[in-house]
Amino acid sequence: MREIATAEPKDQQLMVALRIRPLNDAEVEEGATTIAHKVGDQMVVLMDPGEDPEDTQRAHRSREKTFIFDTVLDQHASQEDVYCATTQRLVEGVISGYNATVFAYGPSGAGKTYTMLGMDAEPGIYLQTLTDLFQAIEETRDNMDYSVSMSYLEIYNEVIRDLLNPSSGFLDLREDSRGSIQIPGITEVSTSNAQEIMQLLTRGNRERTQEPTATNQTSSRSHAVLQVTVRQWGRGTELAEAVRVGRLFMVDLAGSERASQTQNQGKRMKEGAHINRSLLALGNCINALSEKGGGRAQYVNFRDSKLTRLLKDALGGNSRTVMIAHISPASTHFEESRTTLLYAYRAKNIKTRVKRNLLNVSYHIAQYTDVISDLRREIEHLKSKLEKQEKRSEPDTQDVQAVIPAHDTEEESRQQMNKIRAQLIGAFKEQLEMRRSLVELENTNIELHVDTSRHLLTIADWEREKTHQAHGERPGPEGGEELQEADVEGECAEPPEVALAREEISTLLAEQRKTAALKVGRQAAAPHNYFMDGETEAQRASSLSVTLAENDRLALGAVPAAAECLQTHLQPSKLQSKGKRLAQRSVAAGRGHPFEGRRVLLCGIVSAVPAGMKGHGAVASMHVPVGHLHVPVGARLPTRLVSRQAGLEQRLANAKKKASQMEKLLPRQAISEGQREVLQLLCRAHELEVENTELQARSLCCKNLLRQKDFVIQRCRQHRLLGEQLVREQRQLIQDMLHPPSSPGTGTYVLSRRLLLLDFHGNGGLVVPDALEKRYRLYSQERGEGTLNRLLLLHSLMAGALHINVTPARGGVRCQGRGAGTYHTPQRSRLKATSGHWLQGEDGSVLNGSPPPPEDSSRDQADGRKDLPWGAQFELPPMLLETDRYRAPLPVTLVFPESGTGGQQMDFQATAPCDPELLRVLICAVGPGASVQGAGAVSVCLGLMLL
Ligand SMILES: Nc1ncnc2c1ncn2[C@@H]1O[C@H](COP(=O)(O)OP(=O)(O)OP(=O)(O)O)[C@@H](O)[C@H]1O
Repeated sequence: MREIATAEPKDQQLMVALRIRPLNDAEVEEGATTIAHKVGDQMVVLMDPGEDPEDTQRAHRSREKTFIFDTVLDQHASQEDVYCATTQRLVEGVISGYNATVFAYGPSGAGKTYTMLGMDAEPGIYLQTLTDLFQAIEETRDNMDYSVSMSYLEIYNEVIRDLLNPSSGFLDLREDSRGSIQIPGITEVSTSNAQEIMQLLTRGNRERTQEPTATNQTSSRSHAVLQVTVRQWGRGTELAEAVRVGRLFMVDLAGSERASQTQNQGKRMKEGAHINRSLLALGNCINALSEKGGGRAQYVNFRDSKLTRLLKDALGGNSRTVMIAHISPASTHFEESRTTLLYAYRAKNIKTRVKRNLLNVSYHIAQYTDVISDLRREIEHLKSKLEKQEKRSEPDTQDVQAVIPAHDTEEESRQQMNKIRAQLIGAFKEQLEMRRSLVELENTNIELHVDTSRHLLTIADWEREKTHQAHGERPGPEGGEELQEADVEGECAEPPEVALAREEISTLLAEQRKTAALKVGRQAAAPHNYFMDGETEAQRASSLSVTLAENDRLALGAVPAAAECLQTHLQPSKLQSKGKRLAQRSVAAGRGHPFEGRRVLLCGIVSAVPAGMKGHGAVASMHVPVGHLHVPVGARLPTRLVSRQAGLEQRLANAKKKASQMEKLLPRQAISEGQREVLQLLCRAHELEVENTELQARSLCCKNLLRQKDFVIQRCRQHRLLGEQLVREQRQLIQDMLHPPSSPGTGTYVLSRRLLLLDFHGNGGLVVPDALEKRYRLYSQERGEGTLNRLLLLHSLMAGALHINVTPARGGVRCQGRGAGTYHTPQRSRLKATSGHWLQGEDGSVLNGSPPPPEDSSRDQADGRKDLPWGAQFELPPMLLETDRYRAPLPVTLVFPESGTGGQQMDFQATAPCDPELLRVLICAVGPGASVQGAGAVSVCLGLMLL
């Protein structure tokens, strides 16, 4: 339908209300005090429970905060008060053809569902709004006609479900040509009064995913969205008149939560991760939109989650929007309340642009006329068909004898048909269920990869922002994504999204730790790992001590579990008590070390006394690798899920086999040709449905891949910006150093690969500004930790899942198919991929992980250089000509101090700019200890910096 607008769009400020619920019994029991106080109609003061009022010295560090909102409602506010202060004003607009949204936000158990749905005796916003809406409709019924329809959905684990028809499976979100979001296939029910809608809502709510958690016995684990559409047109109108379409969204969000606080595990934890992710995306959109409102251009990424895509209009488009933030007043919930208030406070800056939705009624009526004539034709056709069938089935009284046996056969055949049909449908259903579970599992895995990328990005962003803040600098225009918490807080506190990202990463690592322990356990169960070849049973039993060794960067978090496995395994081999103690001691030593996410080699030192030498003190001992442990960042599919996946795949294959056998047997069944055809069509329909699921899965994968790509690009951009800034500042430093130009070449510059180092003697030394030093450290740290490489690898791994067939290769990667080969990062370190789950950098760090595949000596190191899969080129950039000042050749001496290069000297002439090829050679050849000396040294360093 064509939309026409009669009025100019108007800017509207998003209204933010705060509701503080009463303290509940559990909070009173645990001795919580009230720390959130309403002051006047618009202000709330949140006291810091950890603060000591006597401690005057720390008064300036108080975290007590005051916030102002459009309205603040405390425990004394009734449901009606809340409705009148927030949503009532939206009703009139909806009837006049404007969109409106009201959404409840806040931590788990803070009272969102209570506000939106309420109780029978104290109905919430849903019922009060609908009652008012229908009343307003009634009041204008004399002149106007209305139609009201509703839909009700939930977003659970990033999947949309129709709460009015839950069996319809997962629904998709689509954007139409006008950019508005549609959900094809969702049930839209026409209603005529509020009570009817409430009945439907109650029915829908029973389908909503609700589970008890540590913080709320009836916690809603999904975001619920009720959409009411009101169409209104004048009675007996001229054809040219317009229809007004107002849409009202009422959203009850799932509660934001901290994994550590809720003590959720397994399914709850996964739900929590999804909930947090979509709320984080919402928070990011709120941040970006509030910046926009404040005049700074910001990109708003609505595509990050289904929730933000659905709320796109409500937040940044055509909608009058009310956000009701919820908090508990309890001192025990200080952190969540603080975070919620900060978000809500930011949301106040958001502006939307509302315009009335009008449909051209002539088109509207023409369309319905078409539909009506189509329906009429269909009815005629069905009627004639029915008549024909009735004629055929009239009993022929003269031929009763013949009809009865025929009837019997028909009945039997019908029963037979029903039986086969039921069997087939059962088999198909089973297949589909398994396929869906598999898709969900794969999706979970990919989403976890995406999560990791995003968290790394958020943390890196913050680290960079911190260096700016620490030096009182404002980020440049290129660093526009900086967070503004300091504006609100007046301090350089870590913003909630960073804390959340850290928490998620640590949850992720905790899960990996468990997975890793399991893997070690499995490997340790192979007894031959522990003994020397050729040992006899007697030798094994005679003397055996085991200790655990680990390399420097060991993921020590996993050692205790590994040692336990070792001990358990060695028990039957009469492990000496001394050995046990040793193992226990090394386990204890391992505790508390940081979990690094590296490849770990666990060794057992096996000492055995050969039988013949017993008593002569000769002891043979050797290091035996006990197991490899890979604890990667980014691969989080726990072992149990991997085995579940394998199980599901096996069951799916069996179910497919069963269904195809049934299909083959069809021609032999005692059923009619027509029935056979129907069954074959049923099989075909099923095949198509499975194909459809596969396609959906693939499209989901592609979407996730795109999201991942966005993160990778952002991260690379971020890293590049930091590098550029460093180069700028270093160049400035050198230029300052070169003026006056009376002292060129008097110093020695130690080269550390591509960046300039700081050892400059003569002329009183070079003072490197603190900020530059810190930024350089951050830059090197990012390179050293390989976070960027990890992101690139995660992405290539995901791309690999779609396009590349990756096979194991000796000592590194060998990829086949599209994008195969050895990848090169900007730092020119080669990245290698082995099996589908294991990638290793040249430094030996494992970036992703299952255990390494067995080494295959028939394959050599991968060679052919390829670009990264998405086509990014990481060639060194061309040399930039900065200055012509040193056009005259200047002598340069390159000194290699390492013994490997014989302490050699290499003399050459440097011109400005230096020969790029020469510099490339330098970069590759010069180790950290090498130095460049002579009058041309500055020019060389400058050239290196410019690279
Ligand atoms: N203003 C209020 N007055 C009285 N009781 C309230 C109020 N707000 C919430 N409650 C009670 O607190 C409990 C938790 O509320 P509710 O389920 O609405 O929280 P929620 O924010 O929706 O939580 P979740 O996000 O976990 O679903 C419920 O038992 C509810 O009845």
